Amino acid sequence: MKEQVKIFDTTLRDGEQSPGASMNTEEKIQIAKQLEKLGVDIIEAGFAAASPGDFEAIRKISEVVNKSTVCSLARALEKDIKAAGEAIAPAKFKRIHTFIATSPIHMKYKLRMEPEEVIKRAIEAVKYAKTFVNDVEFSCEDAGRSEMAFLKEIIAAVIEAGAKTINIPDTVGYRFPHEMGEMIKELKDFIGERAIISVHCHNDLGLAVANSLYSVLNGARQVECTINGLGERAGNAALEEIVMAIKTRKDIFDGIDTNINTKEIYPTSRLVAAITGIEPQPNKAIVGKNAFAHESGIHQDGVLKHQETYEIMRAEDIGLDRNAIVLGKHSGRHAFKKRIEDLGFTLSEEEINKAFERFKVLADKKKEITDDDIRMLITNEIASAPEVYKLKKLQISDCSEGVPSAAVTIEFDGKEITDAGIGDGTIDAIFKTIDRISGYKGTLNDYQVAAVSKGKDALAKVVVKVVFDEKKPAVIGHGLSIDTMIASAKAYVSALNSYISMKDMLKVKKMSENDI
Ligand SMILES: CC(=O)SCCNC(=O)CCNC(=O)[C@H](O)C(C)(C)COP(=O)(O)OP(=O)(O)OC[C@H]1O[C@@H](n2cnc3c(N)ncnc32)[C@H](O)[C@@H]1OP(=O)(O)O
Ligand SMILES: CC(C)C(=O)C(=O)O
Ligand SMILES: [Mg+2]
Repeated sequence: MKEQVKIFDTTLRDGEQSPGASMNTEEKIQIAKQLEKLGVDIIEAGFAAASPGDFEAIRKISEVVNKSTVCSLARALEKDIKAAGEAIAPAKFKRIHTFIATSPIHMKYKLRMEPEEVIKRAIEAVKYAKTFVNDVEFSCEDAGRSEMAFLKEIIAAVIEAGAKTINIPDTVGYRFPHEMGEMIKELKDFIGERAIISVHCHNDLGLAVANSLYSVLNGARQVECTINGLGERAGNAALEEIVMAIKTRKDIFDGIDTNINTKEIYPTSRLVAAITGIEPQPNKAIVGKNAFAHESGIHQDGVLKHQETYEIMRAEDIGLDRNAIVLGKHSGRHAFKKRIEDLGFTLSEEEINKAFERFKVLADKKKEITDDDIRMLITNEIASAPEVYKLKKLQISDCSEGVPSAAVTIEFDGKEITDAGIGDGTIDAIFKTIDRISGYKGTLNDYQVAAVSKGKDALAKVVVKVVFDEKKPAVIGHGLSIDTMIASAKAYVSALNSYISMKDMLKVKKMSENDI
């Protein structure tokens, strides 16, 4: 009989806590659908009480995901649990994940609570969560630095209150694998079959995956992890590494398996990279661009003679198709649609038609369209807020001598407005001119440009982070074009549109609070 380890994916919650990884609702829905296709058992879709945007994303994910369980995180506070319960209400399978810190350092300095108070709050939280759902998970935050006697006391109390899963997070990535294993073994002996033991390991010392695997070997039957190892600080344990380690070393994980369809690993990794703009390092295990590349002669010779001389896994097993059909200007709608689905997107016919039009425009300029180009074409569109302002034309002066200047035409409310301005550099001139036209004044916090594919006709992807109002959070804008200046202008206009849509959303939220 095979024993299952549940895979609990927290890319949309802990993963989003990676600096710069904020995602909008539509992007989160795309990732959630792909996670379901990948076969994850539980999707932690966000932290409902964190913001109206988080709440909305969890709610929408709950409406569209029906095979995986949808979960929201909540502090051990009534208002957080209520928000979580309401956000996941439409889901077919739902879970509330509530937590409170149990380590002496967190209780004393952060929570400023006595241990007895922490236990009381934990029991109340689990009992209240049970009024919304049957499936309640409780986490002992910073369990990695908590005292065993206290852990046992609080765990017994929350199981009695109804928690079905007990999560043991190594919140600050402090433990070594053998220590993690010993802790899980002792807790497994204590808990027995009363609840499932879960682990949630962070990567501060590069040990998150090793710690998760040792936990499985010692009785954990749920692992919390993220795609590409995204997550707070140095990240969380990487889903792809845990799953492939269990699959590859069947001799060690005797009879233990996951529900993951490993062929969906690579498409999921690329989707998350395209949406977050955070590329896995090239030498990252499993999904890095060099993970299956052989550079040196002796290795190449060995692999050509017999693949297993230098490969312990097959690229095909993670869905890395080395012989994919090449898409170009002569490709038709069928091949394009199939590729979009293979890449992990779930789009309506109308969205596919729109994407196909953009693909054809690009194919006229670029000989070969790569999978990453297509991902960018689509994610760039879904990342965008409604287009209140639209870039129509851009002209820039030669900036090798003289003052850099830009002439910009923007469409607003059905009319085209043109203006010109100067700046400290060409990009500055473009952004200042857009400010003049729109009447908003942005401060650029971050500007990143990356080539999406190789060659001189590569697409440039620009991501900007702009503050339009000191009292409101910075907004992100994305721009995509073969020309970096056009991509920059598009990114700035997209940030402006996001700001306007955020202002509208906050207004709606305020009105509904007043209604109550
Ligand atoms: C280990 C982890 O990953 S934990 C999850 C981290 N994720 C997030 O923080 C999500 C994003 N966070 C947010 O948007 C905000 O922090 C919010 C909305 C959750 C809370 O915002 P604020 O109410 O302004 O509180 P702030 O974040 O400044 O401080 C946290 C408060 O929660 C308390 N708290 C922290 N954890 C818990 C808990 N598990 N249960 C109850 N209270 C808690 C802290 O003690 C502090 O309380 P205090 O204000 O009485 O000192
Ligand atoms: C909220 C918990 C599970 C967490 O993310 C952590 O402790 O790292
Ligand atoms: Mg965490």
